[in-house]
Amino acid sequence: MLKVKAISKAYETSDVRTHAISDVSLDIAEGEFVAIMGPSGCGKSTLLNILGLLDRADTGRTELLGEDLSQASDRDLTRVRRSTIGFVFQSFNLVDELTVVQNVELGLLYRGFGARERRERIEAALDQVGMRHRARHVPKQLSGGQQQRVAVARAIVCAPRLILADEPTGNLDSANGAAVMQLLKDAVGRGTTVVMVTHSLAQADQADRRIQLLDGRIVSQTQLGA
Ligand SMILES: Nc1ncnc2c1ncn2[C@@H]1O[C@H](COP(=O)(O)OP(=O)(O)OP(=O)(O)O)[C@@H](O)[C@H]1O
Repeated sequence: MLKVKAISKAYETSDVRTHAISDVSLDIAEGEFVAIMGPSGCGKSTLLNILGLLDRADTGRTELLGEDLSQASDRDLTRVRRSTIGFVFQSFNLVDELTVVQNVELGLLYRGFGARERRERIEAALDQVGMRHRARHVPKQLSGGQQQRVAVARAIVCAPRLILADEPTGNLDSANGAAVMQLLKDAVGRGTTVVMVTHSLAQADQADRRIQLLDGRIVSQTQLGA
């Protein structure tokens, strides 16, 4: 469902050129759970941003659901991103001024759902992450684990075909990390494709495939599970 072929990306600053991603090719199947690992600075976030259409590769091809997006306009990328992809970040990225319900509602508003469908979907998503009892709270009234569960609700409320998670448990203790992992696995169980960056081998081993990056290149891939 998601393919990149020979993508590279470099960042230029005044005096240095950093090759963040070099000649990476990946083919991710619908419903697959993929974990990406690697040391700090090896290009994990850059790769995830390209997979999530938040950033463009300098060269190579990006395909999502059979559509070649390498030359797509920013407008088309935004359209495809909003209709297909949910994001979960290490630092939760909730809007401080909005309640739990309003945070989860944002993605639905972008996509033009009516009031009744929004309410039903929000209730279902908050039920799934066990946060309905905190619906009227704002993020600072929640623990980190609770905030990340709300962020997962925001990601799943539109029923995206693909979830991209950048170190989703990086700021959580092990119990909350395990809970967020379970929510991602639940999404995979419903047929959602999940690509997750993690520093935890124990978490990566819960995926279907573990990909190791080093200096912007894939150095190994391990097929896991049954
Ligand atoms: N906007 C930018 N401008 C210049 N260099 C950048 C930029 N973003 C990332 N880089 C560089 O590109 C390389 C890859 O960065 P990236 O954030 O993808 O790594 P990462 O594996 O996600 O790291 P970490 O685990 O520390 O988050 C690094 O050397 C980084 O310094």
